[in-house]
Amino acid sequence: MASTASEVSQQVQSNNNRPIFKSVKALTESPELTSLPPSYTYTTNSDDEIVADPDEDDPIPIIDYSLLVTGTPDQRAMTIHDLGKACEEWGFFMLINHFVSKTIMEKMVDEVFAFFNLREEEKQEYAGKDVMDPVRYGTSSNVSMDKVLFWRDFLKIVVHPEFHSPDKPPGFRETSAEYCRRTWKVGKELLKGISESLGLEANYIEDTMNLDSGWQMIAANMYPPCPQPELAMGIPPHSDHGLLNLLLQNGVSGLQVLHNGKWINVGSTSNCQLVFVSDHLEVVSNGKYKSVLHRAVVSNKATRMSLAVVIAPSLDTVVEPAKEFLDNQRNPAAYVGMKHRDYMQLQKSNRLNGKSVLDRVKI
Ligand SMILES: O=C(O)CCC(=O)C(=O)O
Ligand SMILES: [Fe+2]
Repeated sequence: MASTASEVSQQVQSNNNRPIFKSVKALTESPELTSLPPSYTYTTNSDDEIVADPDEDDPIPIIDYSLLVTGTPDQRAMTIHDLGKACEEWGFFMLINHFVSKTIMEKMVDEVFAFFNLREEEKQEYAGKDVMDPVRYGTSSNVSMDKVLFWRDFLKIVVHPEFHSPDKPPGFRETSAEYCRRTWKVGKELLKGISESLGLEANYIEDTMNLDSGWQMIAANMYPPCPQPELAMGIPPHSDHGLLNLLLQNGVSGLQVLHNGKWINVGSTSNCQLVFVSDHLEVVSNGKYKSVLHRAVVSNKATRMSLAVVIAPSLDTVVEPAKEFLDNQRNPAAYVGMKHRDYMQLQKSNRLNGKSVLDRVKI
């Protein structure tokens, strides 16, 4: 007899102090699954929600990285101007000609799939409990806090200042080391351009955020096909912590960013990196650049994979608005300073819910 949806739904048990959970991937492989288990039913205010494709008159900004790093002084100045505009108006842009080769991006996607295709027991060795665990395999977002489960499995790995990797699959470590090195460089160059776009010295963010010992994390997200995608959510609306997030996806769409009150379908992209302004950049710029709300919806057709690279200050950096912008009367600080480490702890004690963590440091 087929089990009920709730029988095959999420379970969190304790085994040798390690949480053992049912991943979405394992759930989709069980023959009993014909409908969405109730614990995954997500309700949106779909009546007042607008979802749209990008508008020709207001397209998603595209930034040409090669012009930033190898362009003429005029091209670089123009790109910095465009970068500032993209950060201010969208908090999001597509990065082209970024010198992270197609080969390494494809290899990275393959290694991430190879990890998720390991046997469940092998993956569960990395089932972490704490946001500070350097290698953490999990499901949903924060299972102990989530009221509704999200249709997503994830693998999060801290890769800088100390590099970590799961031991399996065999090629993961090497490919990820290379991918992380290259994306870190891209992130740092973008932050130089962004500093300049704010009227600061090129090295301002790099120096004040102590990026030499900066914190880089990769988050691989896996969204298997969902029996009732309209009732589920892959990852709910949120902004990211850190300065920037560079995202790669496997050619399956699902990402939406909030722009002027509408959820814009980003669509499938190949060869480009999607760049998000994250919470700490909003703080440093004293709110001039806003971290972008985004979410991932799911489909019943294909497995979607995305890989986020978070570029963040060192854990001991107190992130606060750049003093250069502040003027007590006309432009007072809009955020209190907080150590990156404490910000992460705050995030851990919250559900993934819009910009609720950032709101805690807003004055
Ligand atoms: O899968 C996506 O497109 C979004 C992932 C994401 O927002 C994240 O990892 O923070
Ligand atoms: Fe995100």
